[in-house]
Amino acid sequence: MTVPRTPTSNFTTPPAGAAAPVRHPDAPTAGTALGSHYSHCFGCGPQHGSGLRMDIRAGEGVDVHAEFTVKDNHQGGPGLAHGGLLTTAMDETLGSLGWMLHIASVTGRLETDFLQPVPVDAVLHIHARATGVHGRKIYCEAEGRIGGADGPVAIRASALFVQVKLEHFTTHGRPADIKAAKDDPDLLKRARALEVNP
Ligand SMILES: CCCCCCCC/C=C\CCCCCCCC(=O)SCCNC(=O)CCNC(=O)[C@H](O)C(C)(C)COP(=O)(O)OP(=O)(O)OC[C@H]1O[C@@H](n2cnc3c(N)ncnc32)[C@H](O)[C@@H]1OP(=O)(O)O
Repeated sequence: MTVPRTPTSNFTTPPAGAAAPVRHPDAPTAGTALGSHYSHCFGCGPQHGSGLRMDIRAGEGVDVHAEFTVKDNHQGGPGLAHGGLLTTAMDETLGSLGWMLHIASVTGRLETDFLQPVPVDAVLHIHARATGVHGRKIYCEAEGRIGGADGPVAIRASALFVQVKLEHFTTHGRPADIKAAKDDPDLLKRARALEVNP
């Protein structure tokens, strides 16, 4: 059955007057691994014991590529990926577009279409791109393919990210974690690179 669907809602479609996203001059060259924005991040942190440890790489425009292998502990149904977990992988990939724009942002809205079941051991090939910028709002979309980078689309997402100041990350979280983050010079350096309008 073909399900009629609108790929994106009005909330995640750039409005009239939105600017085309511009790749920041200091954005990493295509193919470069973006690294983790926070070592304890569930999506990308190398120090997270059970996180996704996603490897996300710069594209040639305002876009990124990621590969995510579905593991045993990602199951929802027997031998099948949990949908919420796939959404997390999409969220993380979309969030990393901030490195291409040099903008710190957080997910405001994330819409997901699940088009095909994704089995355990499958590699999800994710391609995300920014589609428009309007004030602090960054519009973006992504698809995840299985069976190869040119395989069928198993999951599609569109999102609205909202630009935030770095204080967003130093005012709302658990105090002990904020303190540890502030004491990490590498993290501070990376975070400050995103502060385009300090
Ligand atoms: C020592 C420091 C070290 C720091 C190191 C960190 C470095 C970090 C670097 C990179 C981070 C990358 C992280 C990626 C991780 C993956 C992504 C995530 O999972 S993020 C977590 C989940 N998301 C949240 O927790 C957001 C919670 N929500 C909020 O905080 C606020 O609601 C926020 C910031 C989204 C907006 O709040 P407002 O008060 O700032 O702004 P308002 O005026 O409400 O919204 C601005 C515009 O956006 C629209 N908007 C906001 N939310 C919307 C929604 N849900 N749907 C539609 N429009 C929405 C509004 O209508 C408004 O539009 P109009 O400018 O008036 O046209």
